[in-house]
Amino acid sequence: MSLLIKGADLLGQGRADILIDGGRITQVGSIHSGPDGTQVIDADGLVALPGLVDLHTHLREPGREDAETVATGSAAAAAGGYTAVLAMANTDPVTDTAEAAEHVFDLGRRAGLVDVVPVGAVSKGLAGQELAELGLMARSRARVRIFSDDGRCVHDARLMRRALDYLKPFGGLVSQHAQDPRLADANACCHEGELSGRLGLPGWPGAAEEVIVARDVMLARHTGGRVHVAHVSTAGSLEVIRWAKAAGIQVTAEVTPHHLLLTTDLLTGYDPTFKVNPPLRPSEDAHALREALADGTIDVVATDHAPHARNDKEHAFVTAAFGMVGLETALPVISTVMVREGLLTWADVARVMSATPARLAQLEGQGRPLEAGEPGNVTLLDPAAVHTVNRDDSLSQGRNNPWHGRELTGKVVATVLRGRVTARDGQLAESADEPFDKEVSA
Ligand SMILES: NC(=O)N[C@@H](CC(=O)O)C(=O)O
Ligand SMILES: [Zn+2]
Ligand SMILES: [Zn+2]
Repeated sequence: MSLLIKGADLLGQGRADILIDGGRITQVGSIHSGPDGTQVIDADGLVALPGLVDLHTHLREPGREDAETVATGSAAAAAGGYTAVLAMANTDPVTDTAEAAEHVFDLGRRAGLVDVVPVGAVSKGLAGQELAELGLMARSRARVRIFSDDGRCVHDARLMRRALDYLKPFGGLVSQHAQDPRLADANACCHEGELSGRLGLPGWPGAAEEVIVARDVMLARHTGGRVHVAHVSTAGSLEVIRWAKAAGIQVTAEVTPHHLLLTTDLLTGYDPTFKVNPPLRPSEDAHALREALADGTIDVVATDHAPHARNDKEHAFVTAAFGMVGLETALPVISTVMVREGLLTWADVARVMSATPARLAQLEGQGRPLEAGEPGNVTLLDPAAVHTVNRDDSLSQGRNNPWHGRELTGKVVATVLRGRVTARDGQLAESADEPFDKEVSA
């Protein structure tokens, strides 16, 4: 089965047609027609991006299939323009062995909508005591390259040092949830400042993130290992990262769409939808994050898609679960907040949402430019389409959507995984039901 995408805007190269056959792009340029039976997508007015790659997704399976499954999370990812997601390890059981990693990988293959690549835990059971089976996970079929205790911080400096050392031969990296547990404990849920005092909510100071980021870049310097800062949220962390990059230390950072735009004042109504870790910060931090994404200090946009069952989220603010969904709104938010404001070009978006995350996760068949010979992973988006987000129009099981009711500009029209249309206009495409048998070697 072949696919012809007609007249898409190809990132600064002008309008072109893309022919995908056998899972790979075979031709880019002016193409009149494909082989007999070719499916044609009219992409007039649409931007073509390489399929998006999310470095930070929570899929909840195994253990909390009532909140999300690999299949429902994969569907939401496809609808959001993603062709690969990295599935965080804080499931039940935790992804801390090769078998557990292969299990998640296989569930992803079975769903067949995006490449699901497991993140391995740094410590056994996320307990922060003993290293998990890092080498076995790396050598498994799931080819784990990113390790994280996300949800918790690897706060023991000695364990962090050993993890960084151990992963060097694999080029693996530790994605750190930077939260010093003594400065911001498990109850901390509001940016510490005037508002947390007024609302009577336990404060989560920016310094609790910054001290861990500062420590970790020094450990990366000492070991020569690679540290990645998950969901960076403060201007102070950015100062440290800028310094570390200038010093040649191997550090990268990701920002979530929500931290780029949503701010602490949203907590005034005590709506747990806005409860997230790290917390929403003041507008000065959000502004600094947008600038840092624009100037390259921040390498990646990652969703931290964190669906929760209603009975975990619909609580008083202090007891509700942390996290918000994000897979289906990430590209529209980046379009609205960064591209329309002139802070990023579409080529930059391809870099921060596809090429760089694929490189960090060492995914050979993802994040590639849209050129002949490359895998047929494409996201088509209408940059001018304006829509109002409705949390019930979602393929995720999560309804904890902080963008509900907001108007965003830029809409995903189609997602293509190795030449197969997986999603169309926010719904699974019909061809997505076909058995998943196409495999393209890297
Ligand atoms: N971001 C969140 O608020 N929650 C995440 C964990 C995490 O990313 O720290 C979750 O697993 O729910
Ligand atoms: Zn986290
Ligand atoms: Zn997370």
